[in-house]
Parts: sequence; structure tokens; C-alpha cells
Amino acid sequence: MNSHRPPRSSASLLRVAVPNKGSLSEAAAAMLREAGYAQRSDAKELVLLDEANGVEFFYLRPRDIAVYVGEGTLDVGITGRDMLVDSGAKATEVRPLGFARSRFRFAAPAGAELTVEKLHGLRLATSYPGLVQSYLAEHGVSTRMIKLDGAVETAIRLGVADVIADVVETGTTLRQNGLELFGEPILESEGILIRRSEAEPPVGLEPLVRRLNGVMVARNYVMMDYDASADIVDKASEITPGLESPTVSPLAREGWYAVRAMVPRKDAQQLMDDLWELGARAILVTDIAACRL
Ligand SMILES: Nc1ncnc2c1ncn2[C@@H]1O[C@H](COP(=O)(O)OP(=O)(O)OP(=O)(O)O)[C@@H](O)[C@H]1O
Ligand SMILES: O=P(O)(O)OC[C@H]1O[C@H](OP(=O)(O)OP(=O)(O)O)[C@H](O)[C@@H]1O
Ligand SMILES: [Mg+2]
Repeated sequence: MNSHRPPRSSASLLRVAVPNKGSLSEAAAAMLREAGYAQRSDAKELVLLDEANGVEFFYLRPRDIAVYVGEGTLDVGITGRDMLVDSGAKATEVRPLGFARSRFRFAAPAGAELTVEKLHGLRLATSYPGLVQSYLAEHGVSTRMIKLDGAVETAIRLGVADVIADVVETGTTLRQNGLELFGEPILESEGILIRRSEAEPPVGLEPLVRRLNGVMVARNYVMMDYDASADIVDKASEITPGLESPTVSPLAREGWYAVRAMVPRKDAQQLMDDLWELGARAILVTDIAACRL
């Protein structure tokens, strides 16, 4: 409980839709928890009030979230970009969240050598007919759409479809079913925060977005500290330019400086090697627990 802030009235609560199952669910809850929000401890809870932060969470089917947000029943939600596009709901992306990354792709039996143009008149199975239909319309192709709820990769073997369009992450499911990709990716998807399109941004959205930004920065960046002599400080600063500029402070030892800069986590090892080669020493990397930039 936040001791120096009174609880808000329910009228000013930000109502947030969170996926209750599937690939988005755990990652979304983990991100909200990391951002300091209360999350449900029991997967059967459907609503959770976080009074201290002025937020109420509603746990809903991922596919329904864009509908609730588009209708204005809930203020914001977390869903997949592919699900938002498929829904046709009047909701827009506020920001990507970096989890549940996937591509939406066409696939057919290995060796079929299909192209999008050749899809004309074929039976196409998918759980995302809205997304696929709008892509095909843009390409002037019309198919017979077979709407399935899941396990779409089996549809061809069972004889209900000639081709499929589905979520692909590693490609394992496709390979296991003897299918191969064709055509360009229909969509690059990931978990996203959405809000209603035809309305002012809801009160309370900004602090939520700032917190989620903070989580993403803390996940993707680390803090790098090192000592550098005066003759290499400029070159070292070019290697670690930070987000705006590195902090360079004089050390007690004449002619030496302490340098501090945020660097992308994935580059940290290579940057340490480069700095060492240049002559920097006492190179330390630490996690960023939280931040507001
Ligand atoms: N294997 C995966 N890797 C990465 N993202 C995925 C994967 N499967 C699905 N997604 C993404 O997760 C989001 C929700 O899809 P998911 O399959 O979890 O929902 P669902 O099919 O309604 O649930 P379930 O599969 O439990 O019935 C979509 O945006 C989708 O792109
Ligand atoms: O490329 P891969 O790493 O194999 O992942 C992609 C698979 O994951 C999802 O399936 P999910 O488990 O959600 O089952 P569903 O088809 O019933 O939704 C998706 O629909 C693909 O089938
Ligand atoms: Mg699924």
C-alpha cells in the first residue's frame, strides 16, 4: 500500500484488460508485476483491484481484449498485434511490449511451390480470417476461408484445407506437420498495449506507459562503468555513447576518468572486449532494477 497517496475513487480507476491464458498471459502479468502492479495469484480470478496504483485488471481471453477496448468498456489492454488487426476493433497500438514475438505466415505441404497469386480459389484454413482476408484483398486474391480455432497445422493432412495461414515462432510445428512457408510474412507480431482509437487517451494511461517503458529499458539495457585514461576517454565514449551522453567524472588518480553509460544488454560482452582492447580497466556491468527516462 502506498502510504502517502490516498486510494482513488472507482470512477478514476484505469481499467486494464490482461490476457488470461495462452502465450501472452504469463509474460503480460510478469511485466505488470515488474512495473510495480499487483497481479492475481490464482489463475481463476477474473478481476483484481490494485487500489494503491489506481488500476483495475480484468483477465480476459486474448482474442476478446481488442473488442472490449474498442467498445470503450475497458480503457486499455494487452493483446497481440495479430489479434488486434484480426479483430477489426476500433483500437490502436500504444506501444509494443517485446514479448510473444511471432510472424504470421502462409504455409503449404513441402514441395507445393505456391505463391500468394496462386492461392486463388484454394481452401485456406486459419484462426485469423480478418487478418488474412484483408491481406489477400490488398493482393487481389480470393480464397475459400476455413475458420478454425487452433491446431491449424493439422487441417491440410485432415483434408479440410489446401493451405494455412498461422502464427509461426520457431517453425517447429510447421516442420512436424510436413509444411513449408511461402510468400512474404503477412505480419510481424508481438504483445502490444492498446487503447480505443476514437477517444482521448484515458486518464491514467501515461503513468502506466512510463512504467512499462521503464521495465523494457531495464530488461534491454545494462549499466556499464569503467576507468579510462585521459588519452582514450573520447574514443571510449564513442564505444559507449549512452542514451544521450556518457557520464565522465575525474578520478582521484591524475589523468584518469570514471565513465558510466547505459548499453544494450545484448552488446555488453562485445563492448567490454572493445573497451579492454582500447585500454579501459575495471569494467563493470550492473543490472538496472527500474528507471524512468
Ligand atoms: N508459439 C508462439 N510464440 C510466440 N507468440 C505466440 C505463439 N503462439 C501464439 N503467439 C502469440 O500469442 C498471442 C495469443 O495467441 P495464443 O495462441 O496464445 O492465443 P489463443 O490461441 O487464443 O490461446 P490458446 O492457444 O491457449 O487457445 C498472439 O498474438 C500470437 O501471435
Ligand atoms: O513456430 P512454433 O514455435 O512451432 O510456434 C507456433 C505455434 O504456436 C501456436 O500454437 P498454440 O500452442 O497457441 O496452439 P493453437 O494452434 O491451438 O493456438 C501457433 O498457433 C503455432 O501453432
Ligand atoms: Mg494459440
